[in-house]
Amino acid sequence: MATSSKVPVEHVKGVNGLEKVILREGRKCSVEVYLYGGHVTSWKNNNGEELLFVSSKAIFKPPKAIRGGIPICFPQFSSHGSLEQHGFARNRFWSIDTDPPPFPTNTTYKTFVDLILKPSEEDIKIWPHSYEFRLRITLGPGGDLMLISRIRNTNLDGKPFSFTFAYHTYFSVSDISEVRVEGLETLDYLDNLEEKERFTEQGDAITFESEVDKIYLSALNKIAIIDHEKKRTFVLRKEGLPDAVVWNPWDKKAKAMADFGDDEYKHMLCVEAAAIEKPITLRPGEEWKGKQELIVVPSSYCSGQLDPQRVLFG
Ligand SMILES: O=P(O)(O)OC[C@H]1O[C@@H](O)[C@H](O)[C@@H](O)[C@@H]1O
Repeated sequence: MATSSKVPVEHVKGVNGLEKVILREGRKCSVEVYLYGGHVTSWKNNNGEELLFVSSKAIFKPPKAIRGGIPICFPQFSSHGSLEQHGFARNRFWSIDTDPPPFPTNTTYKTFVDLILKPSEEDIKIWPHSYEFRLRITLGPGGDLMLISRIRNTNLDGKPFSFTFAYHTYFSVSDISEVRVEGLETLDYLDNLEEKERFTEQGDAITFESEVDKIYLSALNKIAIIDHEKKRTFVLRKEGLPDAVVWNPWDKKAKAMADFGDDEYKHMLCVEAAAIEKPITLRPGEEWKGKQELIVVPSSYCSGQLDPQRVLFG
C-alpha cells in the first residue's frame, strides 16, 4: 500500500494552538498544513524561500478561513449558490486519514499526508448530503507540491449531489506589476466584477494593473505565472479541474478586508484550478478526483527567454 513506506510527518501546534502538520524534503523544502480547513499555509523551496502568500493579518480562528496559502473551496465556489462564500470545507476541522484507499496508480513519492473531511450533523442541515472528502498533500523530492482531492458520494438515500470546487492558491510574488500569466489568453471567462458576464480574453499574456476577478473556462491543463523581478516561474498543472480563477483584490478591496494588509495586494496573486461552470455531479458510490500540481522553475528559464510553448506544452 502507498502508505507503508511513507515518511513520518511532524505534528505541531500552529498559530492559536491550531494543529499543523509539516512535510519536509531535501535541504530546506517544506510544506505546512493546518487541519483547520485542510489548509496548506506554507510551501518552501530548497533555499527555504516561501512560495505562497499568507497575509500578515490572517486570522487563525474559526469560523474565519485563513487568508492566504491554499484554501479549499467546496462544495461551492464563491457565491455561485446558496451556501456561504466558497463553501464550508475551508473552515471545518479535518482529520488525519490513517487508512486511505490506495490510488489506482501508485506514486513513488513518500512525503505526504492524507486528510479527510466528513459532514457533521450541523453540516448536513446546511448541505443535506453525506460524503467523504479525502485530500492527499504530497511534497515531491524536487520540491513540487501536489494536492489530490477525492470526493465520494456516500448518500444512503440514493440521491446524487453536485458541487463546485477550487484550490484557491495564493502565490507569493515580488510585485504584481511585474507578473505575467500565460496559458489563459484567448479563452472565454466570466467576469465577477461585471456580474459574471462572459467575455473573451485578448491574445496577449495577462498582466495586472487593477482589480481582477475572472473565471477562465475550459483552460489548458498548464498555466505559467511568471515573476520577472524574482526571476522565477510557477507552473500550475491541473487534472479534473477544467476552469481557472485569477484574482487580485487591488487597493480598494484590500483596504476593505479586515484580514488583509492595505498594500499586500502587490505581493500576491491567486490562480486557482477549479470546476465552476459545469458543476460536478456524483451519484451514490461515485467518486471524483481533482489534482493540482505546482512546481517552480529557476530564473534562467524565465527571464525574457521563456518559451511559452515549452512551458505550457513541454
Ligand atoms: O474573501 P474570500 O471569501 O476568501 O474570497 C476572496 C476572493 O476569492 C476569489 O476566488 C473570488 O473569485 C473572489 O470573488 C473573492 O473575493
